[in-house]
Amino acid sequence: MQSKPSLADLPEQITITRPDDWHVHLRDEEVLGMTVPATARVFHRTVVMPNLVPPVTDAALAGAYRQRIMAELPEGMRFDPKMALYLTQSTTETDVKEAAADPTIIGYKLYPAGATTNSASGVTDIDAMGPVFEAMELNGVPLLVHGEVTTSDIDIFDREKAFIDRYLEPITRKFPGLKVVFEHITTADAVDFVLGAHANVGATITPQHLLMNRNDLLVGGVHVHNYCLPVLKRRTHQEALQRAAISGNPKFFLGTDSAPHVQAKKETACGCAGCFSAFSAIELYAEAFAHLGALDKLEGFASFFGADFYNLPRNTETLVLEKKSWHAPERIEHKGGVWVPYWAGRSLMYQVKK
Ligand SMILES: NC(=O)N[C@@H](CC(=O)O)C(=O)O
Ligand SMILES: [Zn+2]
Ligand SMILES: [Zn+2]
Repeated sequence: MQSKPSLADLPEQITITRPDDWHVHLRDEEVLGMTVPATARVFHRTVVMPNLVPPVTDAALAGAYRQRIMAELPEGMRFDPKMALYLTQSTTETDVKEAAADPTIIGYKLYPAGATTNSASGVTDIDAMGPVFEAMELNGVPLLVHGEVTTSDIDIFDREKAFIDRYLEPITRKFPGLKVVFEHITTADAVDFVLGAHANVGATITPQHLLMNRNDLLVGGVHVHNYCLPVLKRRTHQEALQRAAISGNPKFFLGTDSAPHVQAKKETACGCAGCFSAFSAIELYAEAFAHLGALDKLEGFASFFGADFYNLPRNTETLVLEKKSWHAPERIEHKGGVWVPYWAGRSLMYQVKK
């Protein structure tokens, strides 16, 4: 990031409309007792990702999962998880209609098979999904996309760009009425694509892709807790994402992609992809926006543009961030499990006022 702005020049506190997180992994079972309070402490609505094992493929599974989530909500918190369904090669037009009729379901998530964590049941032949995309377009069901190709001939740093050219551009052109969220974008190519696409195309941006580039992953050793997919890219891409996030363009909005993996699955020979940011998520965005001198742009990005994109009402509660330096947690323990969060132990300038 740029050199630190002088702390004295930053506002003592900022008040924003309560934000929403349009991309989060809450996982399942006992872990929900940790992830649900962590996310609900700040965010009102969330898009809950469906990459469980087995995946959340239909409305009935999503309804049961949502109940397990709500059972872990602490007293007095208002939280409204919106469920994403896992698109598979065998998703049908009937499934789409059923999803459209359920107000707790926000859309279908497309994982190219093999692209990321728990994507083995994902789509193997995207070109054959035309009738399903058409049904989604007709029924007003958004398509959320992990946009990376998976073939071994494409370098991992080029996989997002290749996905745009091979799949995303044709899909958005063939189905102009289909709302498409290009999730966790990581490249200038993705920013340019979203800017050039029609108004039904939006994108989420994570805190790690705003705060870091691939040097933070690889210089001086492999920094496993900064490893996520799509992988961090070079600095010029990070800067393009920063410009998009602070531009005030409503196509770009907040999606943390908070994705916990226990410490033993990160700190190992083949560590899992995912940055667990829920315990400091809005504070990490505030850090990024503050460094860019754009705290006044945080509210639109965090609290308005996602709701507008999904045609949901804007929140009415507020959240206050105080300039009060603190350190993100070093580790989280819950029911015998240990997690090392993203940004662990590092300082942050803003804190949510209790
Ligand atoms: N982003 C990640 O690196 N990991 C996510 C999956 C995903 O969002 O691709 C996870 O579920 O762990
Ligand atoms: Zn993903
Ligand atoms: Zn994700």
